[in-house]
Amino acid sequence: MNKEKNKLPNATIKRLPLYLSYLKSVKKSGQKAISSVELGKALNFKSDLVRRDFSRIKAPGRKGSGYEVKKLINHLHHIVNEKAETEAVLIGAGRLGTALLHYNHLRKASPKIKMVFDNNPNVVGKTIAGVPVYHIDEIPERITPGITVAILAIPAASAQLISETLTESGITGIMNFSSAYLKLPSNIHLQQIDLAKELDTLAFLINFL
Ligand SMILES: NC(=O)c1ccc[n+]([C@@H]2O[C@H](COP(=O)([O-])OP(=O)(O)OC[C@H]3O[C@@H](n4cnc5c(N)ncnc54)[C@H](O)[C@@H]3O)[C@@H](O)[C@H]2O)c1
Repeated sequence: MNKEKNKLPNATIKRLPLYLSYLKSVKKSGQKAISSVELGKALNFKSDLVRRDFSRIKAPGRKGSGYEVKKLINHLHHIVNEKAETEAVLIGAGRLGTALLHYNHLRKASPKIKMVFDNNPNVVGKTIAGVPVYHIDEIPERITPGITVAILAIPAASAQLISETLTESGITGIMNFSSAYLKLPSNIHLQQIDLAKELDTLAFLINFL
């Protein structure tokens, strides 16, 4: 399965957790089977797209009779968890970092935030939402092989240097909330998150389409 998963398009990979999360709520409601049309409607995707994604991941189900919710959840769990079998660190325990730590999903789901790094003596040594905060200089000694993801919630000016320390310490995926344009080795996966740009896109869609 690993080889096949590596061939999945990024867009499909991004949709898998959405399917999984919605299917869990369907299961809770007691519904046993679901069609691609129903799933597509709930998540705002075309049913063709759902079918294509499910065929790519070889989801269990027969044409016409829909997908058995429980089996589909197990199948997705297997793929999503294998993809994300890792732990994360958070850099920056300021306003955004603290908000992320209080977001339950990031503390409990996989990859979950294992520790935080900051350079502010007022927060180093404390725990926030049960997660310990260490000094930024401790990155190389604290990052163990199971930790491969880092979330950057620090000012843009420090982001490049800290990213380099992170990648030298074994981090292979960075979610960057700062506005810095990071230059990283080509084997590092980078996700740039900008809520303001998302809002701009939404405003554009509302006004021009
Ligand atoms: N992309 C988005 O949608 C979005 C939304 C909010 C904030 N942000 C960005 O996230 C970052 C954090 O924002 P915030 O409001 O939490 O800021 P903040 O000032 O509240 O927190 C920043 C934290 O980083 C720590 N820090 C600063 N320099 C450091 C260094 N060299 N090493 C270690 N820790 C260091 C500070 O001590 C502080 O705890 C900023 O870059 C901001 O622009 C992005």
